[in-house]
Amino acid sequence: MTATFSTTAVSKATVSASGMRAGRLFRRDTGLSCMVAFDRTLLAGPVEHAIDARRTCEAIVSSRPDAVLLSPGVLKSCRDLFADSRSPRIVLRIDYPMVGDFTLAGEEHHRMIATPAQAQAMGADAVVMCLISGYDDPRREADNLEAVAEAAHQCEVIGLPLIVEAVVWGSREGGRLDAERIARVARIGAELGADLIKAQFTGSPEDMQALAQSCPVPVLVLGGAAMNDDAALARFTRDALDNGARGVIFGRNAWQRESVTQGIERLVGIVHKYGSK
Ligand SMILES: O=C[C@H](O)COP(=O)(O)O
Repeated sequence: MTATFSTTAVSKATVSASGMRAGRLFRRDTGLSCMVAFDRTLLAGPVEHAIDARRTCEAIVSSRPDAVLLSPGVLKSCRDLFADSRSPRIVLRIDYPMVGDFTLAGEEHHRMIATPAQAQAMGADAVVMCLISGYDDPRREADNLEAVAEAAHQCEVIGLPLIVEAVVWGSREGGRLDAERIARVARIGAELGADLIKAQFTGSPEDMQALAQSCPVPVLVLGGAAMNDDAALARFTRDALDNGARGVIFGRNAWQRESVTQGIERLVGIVHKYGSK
């Protein structure tokens, strides 16, 4: 149910199948993971630097991150790029957290777009689902929570890791990145059965420490809108890793740039060089 690949949490003999597979998302020598989220076009349609999804995906894969988050359609059209032994692991988004305009935070109607078993059959090594805190209508939050719980049960049955993207986002959160609210929804995601959490980072070292300490499974930090500032991105990444994050899962900050390969190779270097220190 939880991240049983942690050597301190359970005996190695009792590691679950999902825990074993979750462990494969991390590099053995650094214990960290540098993932690229390339599912933005599922959520927002064609966006700059991702008009030709295959071309961008090719550049991402050739930069050798540890895993790539994809939509079912992009996976279907790019599967061959993941077919050698050095390929990144595949993480599949199996939900669609909003309907209509991407900017309608709090108005979403959460929907599943694949089951964990379907994702596994498509080649996924792990799946991602959102758990959004702050829907305007609490019934939507309840539906979202129920879907995550159901996916966690199904993942447990087939031994597939579940990454919960636990975010404070809805209108009831008032657009604030409140550290306690972030830690709350991350903890709920873990309690529902996530193997890993994809979470927001406020930028404060203390907030990151509190989040990592209160979340019983590894936390990966998400990136959000492109900063267009490599030095700031490097600082953000190091501040997260220095204070308990076990990796990053960046989308636009990884690939929405002139040279996708250069940007991601740099990011992989930052994450794993840090881990080797
Ligand atoms: O959550 C959405 C996607 O994974 C996109 O990632 P991003 O916000 O880092 O661009």
